[in-house]
Amino acid sequence: MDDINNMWCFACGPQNPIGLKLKFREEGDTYISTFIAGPEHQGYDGIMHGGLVSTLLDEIMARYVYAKGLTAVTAKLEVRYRQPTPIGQELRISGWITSQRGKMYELAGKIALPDGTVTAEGKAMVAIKGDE
Ligand SMILES: CCCCCCCC(=O)SCCNC(=O)CCNC(=O)[C@H](O)C(C)(C)COP(=O)(O)OP(=O)(O)OC[C@H]1O[C@@H](n2cnc3c(N)ncnc32)[C@H](O)[C@@H]1OP(=O)(O)O
Repeated sequence: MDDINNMWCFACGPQNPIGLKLKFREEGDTYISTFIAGPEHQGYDGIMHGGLVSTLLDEIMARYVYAKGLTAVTAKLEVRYRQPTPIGQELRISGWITSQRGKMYELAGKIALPDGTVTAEGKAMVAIKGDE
């Protein structure tokens, strides 16, 4: 899982022409990204497709562990869709580590609208591959 191949990650790869091209920053112990969904990302009219909402949450959580220099894969993902996630508004995606035991990290994440409304929440178990 080297960085050259990861340039094609659907969520974060800058070379993937149909990818989401997410960028990230750390604020304290929280990993942050933003995204504005377009019509190509919708399911029902005006509403982001739920599978892509879960992709945002999956990415923010798993990639936070990856960003620490570890080869991280999502072992389990749970999403609570609280409200429809609209297209055309800036989404703030955040993730943070809630616990770690051995090779397994547990994280939580959420997606919020500019007014602070949380549209989706996630929980993930992220496993470290190999001997890292
Ligand atoms: C560029 C950066 C991009 C980063 C973002 C990418 C995010 C992703 O989408 S990653 C892709 C999706 N995920 C995957 O493909 C992962 C596929 N699965 C795997 O590789 C493996 O199953 C893996 C690594 C998670 C676990 O395998 P392995 O280390 O052999 O552990 P395994 O023997 O199955 O389990 C050991 C113990 O860990 C725990 N465990 C493992 N998986 C889980 C799980 N899903 N839920 C709960 N517990 C688990 C259990 O305690 C388990 O013991 P038991 O089987 O007795 O219950």
